[in-house]
Amino acid sequence: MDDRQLARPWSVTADGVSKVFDSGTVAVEDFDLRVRPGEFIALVGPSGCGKSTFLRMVAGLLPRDAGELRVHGDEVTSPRQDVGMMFQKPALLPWRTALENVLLPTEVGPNRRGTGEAQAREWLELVGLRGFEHSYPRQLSGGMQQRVALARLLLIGADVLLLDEPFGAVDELTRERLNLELLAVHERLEPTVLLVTHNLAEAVLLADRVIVMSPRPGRLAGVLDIPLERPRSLAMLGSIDYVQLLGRARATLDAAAAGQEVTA
Ligand SMILES: Nc1ncnc2c1ncn2[C@@H]1O[C@H](COP(=O)(O)OP(=O)(O)OP(=O)(O)O)[C@@H](O)[C@H]1O
Repeated sequence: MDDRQLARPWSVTADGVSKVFDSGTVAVEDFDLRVRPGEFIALVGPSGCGKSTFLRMVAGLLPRDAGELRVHGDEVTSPRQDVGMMFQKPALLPWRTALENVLLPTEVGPNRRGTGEAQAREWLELVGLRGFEHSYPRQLSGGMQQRVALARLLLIGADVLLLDEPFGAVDELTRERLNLELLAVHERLEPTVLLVTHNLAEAVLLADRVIVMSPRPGRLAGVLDIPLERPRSLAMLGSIDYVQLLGRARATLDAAAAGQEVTA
């Protein structure tokens, strides 16, 4: 984290955020988080602990029941253009090519501008899809479709990316490559990233901080700083620092899952 980032206001802040569904399920309880602009956060925790619910509240897709939630200092009340969310399934229109899918937000909806083809091509290249601009989703693998979805978020101009297990449905090798694309995007554009993942190895490789949530109702159970230098690469997976951090992340997650107080 450099001085420039430290001087800027928080990108996302959550203070005492809670969500209780109509069913009575308390999904998130009294959750606090502060995220700096350009920071890469990995959110991990046991299944059902409220990670997706928290992300949907940050996206403005789900109202909270208590607490304060802000993006770039503004209270979150509805979805906004500079916050983009990506899910496990890419939601592409099958009758549009990759390029046309990326361009969609410029043609319809609140982000409509009707331009941006050169930019769309650039983002497709950044996510490793040069040469596939005119392919249809059915001609692309699951991982490639997710890249199209990522390029589309970039075209909208989102500088806060909420990624909910975006690569959960692809095989391990593809996932590694997608993580590299994500690192390239982060390096180039420095978006703030909140990534929900079940994969601790991925969390430690990508993130500046790993945030561990407790079993439901999700609370902040532990925070682990990842001081590995950037740019990150797959070569780091073999480094002693990485392996030690992964061990600490595992211990933090295990302790949180067992309901113990954790200070990482
Ligand atoms: N719309 C809803 N109505 C009622 N309960 C819900 C709703 N959405 C989620 N829940 C419940 O809230 C809790 C938290 O769900 P959430 O999907 O946020 O967890 P998660 O940590 O993302 O889980 P996973 O890691 O398995 O994806 C779960 O018990 C889930 O069943």
